[in-house]
Amino acid sequence: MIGKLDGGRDGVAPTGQVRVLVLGDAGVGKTSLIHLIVNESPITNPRRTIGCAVDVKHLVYKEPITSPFNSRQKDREFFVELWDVSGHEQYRQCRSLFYSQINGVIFVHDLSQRNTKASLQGWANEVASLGTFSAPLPHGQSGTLPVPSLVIGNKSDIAPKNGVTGSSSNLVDAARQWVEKQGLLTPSDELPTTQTFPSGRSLHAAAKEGNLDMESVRRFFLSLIRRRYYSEDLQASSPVLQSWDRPTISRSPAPVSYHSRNSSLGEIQYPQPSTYNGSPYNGPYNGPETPNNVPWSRQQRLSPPHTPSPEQPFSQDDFLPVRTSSSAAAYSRSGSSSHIDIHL
Ligand SMILES: Nc1nc2c(ncn2[C@@H]2O[C@H](COP(=O)(O)OP(=O)(O)OP(=O)(O)O)[C@@H](O)[C@H]2O)c(=O)[nH]1
Repeated sequence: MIGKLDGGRDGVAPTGQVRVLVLGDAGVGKTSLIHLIVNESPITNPRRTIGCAVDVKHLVYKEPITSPFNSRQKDREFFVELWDVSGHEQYRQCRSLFYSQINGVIFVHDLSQRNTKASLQGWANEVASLGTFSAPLPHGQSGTLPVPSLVIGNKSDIAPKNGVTGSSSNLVDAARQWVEKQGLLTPSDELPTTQTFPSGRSLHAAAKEGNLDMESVRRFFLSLIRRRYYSEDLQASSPVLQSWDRPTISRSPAPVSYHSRNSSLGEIQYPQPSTYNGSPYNGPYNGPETPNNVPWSRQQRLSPPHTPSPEQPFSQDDFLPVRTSSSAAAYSRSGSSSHIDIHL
């Protein structure tokens, strides 16, 4: 596992990384889900998350063929960071510390407790208001989250058996339909439409048996990688974008307004659109990069080259106390004062 996460295949370091927040009320099963995604095995006794924990999933992306001179599809290695933000009230005031440079969000709710679904609007509101985003959707800056999201309903094994929560056969589909109806997603999102969970099984059951079908989640991650590193649309939509630069939605000072847990997502009043900060990235040079490490579509624009990891320099404020989990793998971000160590 260490070699797999740390160095990629054949000792080649992964090309880049995308960051995914995993959000939802306390106890809905975020840690269990992340463990399943990363380790592909169930966690027996998840501990309550303190502040935030980060796990890393290693993924291979098949780079699209963009040159007539190069007909071979190339595999690229990427990290998917999964930020497990505690849902406990005691962290409400400070959890926005973890909302930085977000590429995507997984919302998790507990099908046996309806209020956990209703409160997802508060989570969406909060992250839209206080987060900074990497590769935001060009048309998603008003009234919706500017990055793709996925909603997962959990604990169907103990949910009431009437209505959509009665079956766990297609939870991702059901959640997607619901979130689309509420206007959380923009039409261009390429989100999973196939079922994630084996028919008739909950996440918990799937976790116990270690047989969760990961395809939908994997496709979600791949769509985030594609958006961050291969999307020409994003670049075309912003005239100031150059080489690795990406627009960033800066943190809005506007206070977050929380809604009643009983209200539906249709009542969401999103904060005013966040400020668009499209200034080119002039951050520190982060070390050598060979052209082979750069997605082809962007190789021609590199000036000067730097690593494809975060587009924006990390400030001291962006650092978090990372809870280390029991399994071990180290992941570090380069940069003199910018450093995250994750021990998986
Ligand atoms: N019945 C059932 N229990 C589950 C399922 N998934 C997780 N749990 C249990 O729910 C409890 C909370 O799970 P966690 O994964 O720690 O939840 P969390 O959202 O990370 O909670 P916080 O860290 O407190 O925010 C644990 O006891 C899990 O075993 C499921 O699908 N069904």
